[in-house]
Amino acid sequence: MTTDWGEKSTADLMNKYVSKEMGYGVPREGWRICLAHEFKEKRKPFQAKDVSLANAWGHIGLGIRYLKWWYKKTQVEKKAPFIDMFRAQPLRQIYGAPLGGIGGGTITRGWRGEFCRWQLNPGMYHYKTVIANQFTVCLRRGGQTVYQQVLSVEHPPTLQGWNWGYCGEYAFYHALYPRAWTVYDLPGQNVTLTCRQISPVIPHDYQDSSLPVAVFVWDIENKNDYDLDVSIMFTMVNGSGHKDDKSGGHWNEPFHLEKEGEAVSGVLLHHCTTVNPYTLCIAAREQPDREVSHQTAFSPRGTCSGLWSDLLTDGRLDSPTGSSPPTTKGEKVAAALAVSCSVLAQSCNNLEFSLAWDMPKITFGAREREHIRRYTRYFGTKGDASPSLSHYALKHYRQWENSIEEWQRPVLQDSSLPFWYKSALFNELYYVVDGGTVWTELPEDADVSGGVRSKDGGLPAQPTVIKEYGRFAYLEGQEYRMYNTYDVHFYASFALIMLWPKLALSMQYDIAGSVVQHDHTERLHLMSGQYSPVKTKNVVPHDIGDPDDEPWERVNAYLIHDTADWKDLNLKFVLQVYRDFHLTQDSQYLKDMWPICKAVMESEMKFDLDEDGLIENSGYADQTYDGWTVTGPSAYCGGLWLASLCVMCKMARLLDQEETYQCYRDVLDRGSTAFDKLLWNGKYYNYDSSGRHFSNSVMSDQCAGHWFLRASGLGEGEYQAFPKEKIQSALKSVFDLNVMSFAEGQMGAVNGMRPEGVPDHSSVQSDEVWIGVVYGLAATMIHEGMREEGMRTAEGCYRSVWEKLGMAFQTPEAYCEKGIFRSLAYMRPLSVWAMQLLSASHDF
Ligand SMILES: CC(C)CCC[C@@H](C)[C@H]1CC[C@H]2[C@@H]3CC=C4C[C@@H](O[C@@H]5O[C@H](CO)[C@@H](O)[C@H](O)[C@H]5O)CC[C@]4(C)[C@H]3CC[C@]12C
Repeated sequence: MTTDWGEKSTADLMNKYVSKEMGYGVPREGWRICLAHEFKEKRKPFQAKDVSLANAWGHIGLGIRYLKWWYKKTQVEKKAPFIDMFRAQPLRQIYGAPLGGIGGGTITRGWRGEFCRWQLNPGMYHYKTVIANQFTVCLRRGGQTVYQQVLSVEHPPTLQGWNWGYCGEYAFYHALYPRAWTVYDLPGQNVTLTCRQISPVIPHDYQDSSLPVAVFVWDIENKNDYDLDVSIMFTMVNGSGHKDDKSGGHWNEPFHLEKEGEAVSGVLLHHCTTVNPYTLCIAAREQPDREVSHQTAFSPRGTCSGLWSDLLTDGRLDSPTGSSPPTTKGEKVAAALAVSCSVLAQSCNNLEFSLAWDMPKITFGAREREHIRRYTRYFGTKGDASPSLSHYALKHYRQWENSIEEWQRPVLQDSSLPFWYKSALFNELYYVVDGGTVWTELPEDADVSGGVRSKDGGLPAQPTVIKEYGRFAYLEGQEYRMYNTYDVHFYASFALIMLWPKLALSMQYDIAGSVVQHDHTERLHLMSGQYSPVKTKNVVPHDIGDPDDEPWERVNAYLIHDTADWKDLNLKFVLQVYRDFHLTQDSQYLKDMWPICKAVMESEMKFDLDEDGLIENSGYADQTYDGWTVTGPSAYCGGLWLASLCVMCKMARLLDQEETYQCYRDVLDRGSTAFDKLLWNGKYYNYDSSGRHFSNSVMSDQCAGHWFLRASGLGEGEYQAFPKEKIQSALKSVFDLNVMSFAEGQMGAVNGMRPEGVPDHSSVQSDEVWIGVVYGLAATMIHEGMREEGMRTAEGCYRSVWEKLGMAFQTPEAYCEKGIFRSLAYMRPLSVWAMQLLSASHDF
């Protein structure tokens, strides 16, 4: 089916839309869905029962150890496990673009307008639709209210004094992150409302992008032959739907702030919890021909008819002065703000609202340290910034939109790029903000290097980039609660290095600092059942900690495997260092990272037991595919190793270290020969060289090393690690088998495929599709001149996630061909930006 805006859609997200209205200023490109749409396919999260008998056998030990650990964590320590395998989030096919800038907390709205996913406590998600948080429209003609409607398709059991059940067939949602539009044709009214939601997420901007605010602009089109008075009312509960909302002591107060020729007024909702208190703020821009009115406090329980009739009577609210009393235990409080304007016959007008939340100081679960959020640099740490934040947002949002448009324009205007790709590229970016993201100031007394100097000196205690641009962390996944999981960030890092390079470098300094540190505390690793140290010196950590503990202080929240023995982490650090240098040309960064690169390469060298120049995997899942065993030299880790040697040669040359160059060159030459001999089978690189039945599986990610070389401007001449024709043949095999012979070529690339064209079911991860891996693979294909194949590969994932499975704004780590998915709202799919990096040098 071809839609009105020219896109070929496979899922007919708009086929229930009955109106002809296309809204005000809604772009053509993005993800569009009618509010009446229902996704047919309902998938379930991966659970232990989905493990085949053969795979269960190999995981019994892990299963028992995990169960014991889980019991202690949840029942004794009363904490949330970093991965809760017994309470995976069910699929709610409701999410839309989140509100807010980077690292100040997020409030996600659903595509039907609900306020439904909350991350105000750093890194901790709370999935709850707060039904009283709504926009309501009131139309008045000649002094009489003719129409008043909550702009929600819901029919909740509470608040029955409100007019619910707006007909979803007259509205659609359109997301082009960081903006989103909802177009409501008001049935029988000849009025169209377009709500534009804007968050300050602006590439290369390190100030406004940190602000915990969003703006809602309501464009009102009156197609009648008579004038109308239109009011929009914004209602908000003091809280997030959490049980804390009833803990007592919360209170609201109206405010008015006038400065620099601009005035805003609204209501502050002080949420006075002992841990991480905050203030929510609903506000509107004052203008001579707009009337702003409010209701400081109402109870969002019962029928709530009082508030409804208050607006119905005259299109405005009572506007009492003074604060509300603090709530008593068990009581909830909400506030309302209404803005009205006249809209002349056959003309348009607009109304502007903002939502801000101010939680300047945060503590993580362990509460050992207080952290200061980045935006406090501009708005202070006192917790009184909501009025100024709202004022700033309402004054600057047009500038934000200009910057966003300027940045998105070249992609949107490129007619050679398909629509789905434009949507994928911008909408997947939600995760930079909604990945439990925190962006904090580096404390004065912090020593990133842990007081440990590497052999060559090097790492500063307070690296300039962290001092100036702050500390950044995002979760591996909303459900996999570990910050900066490094083997996964390897894929996702393209978005950061291309759009906020200072944050990418800041994070690298943090990782470098933790490389040189150790934690000798012995702990049980659940897969092996062995005790070993939490952090070994001179290896890259798996992650920098759990937000329910004390991230940065205690790294490696992941305890499934001892990752000191993982083969990919160190290599991924080296590869990112050089890729980042190539893209930023920051030579101080290169100099600072060089000793760390050498240290981790030295650690890695120990994995070449037979000294043939090629590392070997250890016969367990010792890399990012942490449920897929690898034995001996392998395509994935061997390829990353050769690519790392290649960039070490390049960096040694740049830093005039000839002896070091020669040393890496020698290993690279020997390693390449071994790689070829042990893994090349004439068509592709075998999964591993164990010689077991599944060792000749076709791995979709077998060219990951080459991908990074290309992204770093290498991969040819002196800095070539893989023969071009072999890479091309391998990619062709992956396309033919993992993509086209899987799910009729419609779901991306399965991680592992047997040469005869059946998915490799030998492990719990080989028959999964990892969306982030697929986008990286597509980037590699495009760079190797296989544009059609690359686009087709990536399109399968985009359409599955966004159009078929109802997983918008929660792209998971993985799905299988049928029935299940794993780990919603995951970091890795940000790798879609790699397609954009490589396409820049291509006619694409
Ligand atoms: C005896 C029972 C019937 C069988 C029970 C089997 C289960 C205990 C295991 C079967 C599958 C396992 C899970 C597979 C994947 C996991 C992901 C992992 O974390 C992150 O995964 C990323 C890959 O997706 C990786 O790149 C990151 O570095 C990791 O941080 C955590 C473990 C697990 C959930 C794993 C746990 C045990 C099973 C459910």
